Amino acid sequence: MLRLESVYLRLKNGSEEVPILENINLDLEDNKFYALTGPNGGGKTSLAKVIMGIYKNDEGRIYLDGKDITDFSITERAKAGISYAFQNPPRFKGLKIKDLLKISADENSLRAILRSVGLCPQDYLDRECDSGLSGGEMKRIELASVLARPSRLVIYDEPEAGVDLWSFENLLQLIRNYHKRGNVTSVVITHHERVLSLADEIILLVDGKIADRGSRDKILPLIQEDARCCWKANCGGNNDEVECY
Ligand SMILES: Nc1ncnc2c1ncn2[C@@H]1O[C@H](COP(=O)(O)OP(=O)(O)OP(=O)(O)O)[C@@H](O)[C@H]1O
Repeated sequence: MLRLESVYLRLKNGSEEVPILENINLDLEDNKFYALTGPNGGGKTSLAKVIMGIYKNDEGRIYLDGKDITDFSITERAKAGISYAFQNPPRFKGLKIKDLLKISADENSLRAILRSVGLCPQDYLDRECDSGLSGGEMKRIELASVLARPSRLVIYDEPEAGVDLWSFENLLQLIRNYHKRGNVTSVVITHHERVLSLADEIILLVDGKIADRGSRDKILPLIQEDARCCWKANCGGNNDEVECY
């Protein structure tokens, strides 16, 4: 359903352009549940932003259901059925939660949507989406707005970030239920073993490149090995410190 062909992304770091994604070739199938994982700074969020159109890839093409969407804007991609739940959802001072939700949901369903993410409607509908909300509350509200609309492809960027374990299990169930409704491909960017264990397939992104993909049994040992290697590099190759970790 989604195909990336030879995608490259470079971003400015000061006056210098640095490679962030290199030669990404990726096929995602209909109705599959993917986990996208890898070390910090590996490029997962950047890849999600390229797919959503927030970052424009420098080279390569992107296809959705066979249609070339490389030059589509964010809005056009959203209309085509791509949704992205941010790692750190943006805040909108002056925008009430009910007005944010109305962008994707019917007015009559707002209360049920908020309840589904564990928030009491009367406490939240009239609050603003500003810094007064905790990180976990904002993640839930964003998830609510994503799950309220039909999508062909949803990318959830670290849904576990800032959410307590009890709530995370419930949010994960919501993500699974939305997936099970069918006709949607789900990609969860995660470092969480619980999500990795639920995925049909794990994609491993390291240093801006797809290092591997496959089943949990194939990929988990690679992640553990990779974590050791990264730590070794950061410690200047001191094996004693690797053991401490
Ligand atoms: N706007 C930007 N300008 C310059 N560099 C950026 C920008 N956004 C991301 N980067 C760099 O791109 C690299 C990949 O970042 P990205 O956030 O995609 O990684 P990630 O795999 O999602 O990391 P994490 O697991 O920590 O969330 C990092 O080195 C980061 O510093």
